[in-house]
Amino acid sequence: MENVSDLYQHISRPVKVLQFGEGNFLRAFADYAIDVANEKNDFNGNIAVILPRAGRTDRFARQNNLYTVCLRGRRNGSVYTENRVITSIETVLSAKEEYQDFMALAHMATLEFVISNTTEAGIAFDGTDALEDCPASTFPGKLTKFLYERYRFYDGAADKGLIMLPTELNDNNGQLLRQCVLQYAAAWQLPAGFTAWLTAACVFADTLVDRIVTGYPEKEAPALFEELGYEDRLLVKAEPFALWVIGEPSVASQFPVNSEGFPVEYTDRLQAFKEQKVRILNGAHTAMVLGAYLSGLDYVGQCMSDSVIRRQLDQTVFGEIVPTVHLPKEKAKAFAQAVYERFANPFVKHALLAISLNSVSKWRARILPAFKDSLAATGRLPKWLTYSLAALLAFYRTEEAGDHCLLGQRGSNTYEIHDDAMVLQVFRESAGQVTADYVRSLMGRIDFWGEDLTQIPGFAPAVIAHLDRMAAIGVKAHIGEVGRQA
Ligand SMILES: NC(=O)c1ccc[n+]([C@@H]2O[C@H](COP(=O)([O-])OP(=O)(O)OC[C@H]3O[C@@H](n4cnc5c(N)ncnc54)[C@H](O)[C@@H]3O)[C@@H](O)[C@H]2O)c1
Ligand SMILES: O=P(O)(O)OC[C@@H](O)[C@@H](O)[C@H](O)[C@H](O)CO
Repeated sequence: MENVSDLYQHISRPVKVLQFGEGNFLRAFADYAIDVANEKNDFNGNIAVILPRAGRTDRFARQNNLYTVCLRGRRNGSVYTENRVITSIETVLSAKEEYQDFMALAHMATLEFVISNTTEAGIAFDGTDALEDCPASTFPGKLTKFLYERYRFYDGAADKGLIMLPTELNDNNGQLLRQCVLQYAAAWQLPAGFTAWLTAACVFADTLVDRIVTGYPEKEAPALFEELGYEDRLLVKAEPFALWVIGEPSVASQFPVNSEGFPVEYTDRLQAFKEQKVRILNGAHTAMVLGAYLSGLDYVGQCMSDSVIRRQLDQTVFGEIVPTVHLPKEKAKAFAQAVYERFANPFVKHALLAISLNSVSKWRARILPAFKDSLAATGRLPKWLTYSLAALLAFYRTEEAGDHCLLGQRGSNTYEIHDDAMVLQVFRESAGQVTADYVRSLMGRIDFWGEDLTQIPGFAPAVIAHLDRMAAIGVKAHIGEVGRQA
């Protein structure tokens, strides 16, 4: 069978976007939006993709940087199908293996934007990074050196600043990225003129993204290749729904990627959108998937039709999360109902294990704020958000290590646990403790949660009780039991 690059042509355009991350999400979301804007909005800009971590670029080269986004689901009440071949990726470089080529992009006059998705763990400062490192270990470290190179090359020209549009789901992602860059500039004693240029000539916009992207559909691929008439190992599957909220209204005219079916909101009210989306959609995922996986389920769609897990989800979302959202309750409920329809989309299979990636930082970002607001408002520990931490501790509890992961056991199946290397190491070293010590030592990790969770009255004993009960009667039976409690 022919390959996508035998049938489609890459289209040359000026490189306007530097993109940190080559993952499924960016390819089906930002790159899709830019590709549509190239076709419909005369954006006229291509993307230079940087692999922020070790990884292979040859899978892109093999296809001449072309790939297909397959959208499947419902739009405006009808079944919607779209296959779009993305022609807007100009080059894909490894920050480590092709460092000089990567830095040379800083000299491109056409460059205007930096887009990133390095997961919530990616926007971080590492004090052990040195200015001489080629590259620095973190994404913000690499970006600082890149921006410094551009600043020097153009002698601090005000019109050569860049607009940063991070899409990681951290709160205030743009400001967080800016802080990390400024921290590197200070640690590396870069000139004050550079810091001034960062402030005056560059923009760090907070953004919020929303689209469920399920990635490469391993099992369905042969049938899809038949339907498309070509092979594509970079094909990515996603739902039709999309929303990009950019918290910097001034960017609207500079970054016109708004199109029919791909709304982009340029607003100064980003926080309200973000809180609603992260707490309800991502919070529901993180609260549900680890226990549901241990209960024997594999996909979000299965959870929606499983009465026990569905009751858990209903009580979590409508009973505990929606009341904490700072928007009119009817709006938050309507958003939650729409999320339910998206979770139940029969055309995309969203694997629970895919959502489990980096669950520690996700629990902190997606659940802890709602947990605390709920506790403050009711004076009681929210039962499902409390349970969700126990489910995480159960899912991560293993001494078995694999290749860059831990290996958990579900019945006779081994599953992979992926998170930050240090997080995995701590879990591995803690797994053999008796349950109460395991729970208390992990809940006390301020570096994991931003605070010592054992200081919240009753929280650690409740989590220990959940773990004991899961061990006694099984995870699924325990979820059923909790669901019947008032
Ligand atoms: N898949 C979705 O439905 C979806 C939707 C909205 C938002 N997101 C966001 O996208 C992120 C990535 O999802 P994906 O589906 O593209 O995953 P993916 O595994 O396909 O890609 C992950 C990307 O992040 C990079 N990365 C991971 N950890 C990093 C670190 N510590 N430092 C630097 N780079 C790092 C990887 O190199 C890769 O480029 C999620 O964490 C989420 O925040 C995903
Ligand atoms: O992509 P992750 O791994 O950060 O999180 C898993 C899901 O919660 C997430 O991908 C949602 O589907 C997405 O945020 C919807 O916009």
